[in-house]
Amino acid sequence: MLFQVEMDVNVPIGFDQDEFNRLKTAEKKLSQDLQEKGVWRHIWRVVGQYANVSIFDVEDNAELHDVLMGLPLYPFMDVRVTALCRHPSSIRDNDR
Ligand SMILES: O=C(O)CC1=CCC(=O)O1
Repeated sequence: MLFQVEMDVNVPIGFDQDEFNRLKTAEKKLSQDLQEKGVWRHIWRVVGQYANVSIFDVEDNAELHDVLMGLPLYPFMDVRVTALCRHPSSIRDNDR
């Protein structure tokens, strides 16, 4: 199942910078592991914002929920999820 996930990151003023950098490093590692596995299909930066638009490919809603809850930066995120399905005009076989 494919989902578009929009993530806005909001760092509280005064939050410890070293701790935040540690969380960002962990987030990058997990994101890249999930990209290698094909779970996190795409990630784009939203220009001018500390935000991304991503595409996830997971078995079901519960898997997406667990992935998002497990993100190191999740406590700092506003997350919006949109379910996607194959467009009848798509030429990509792996869009489903
Ligand atoms: O910087 C972001 O948009 C948050 C994030 C998601 C994966 C990652 O490495 O950073």
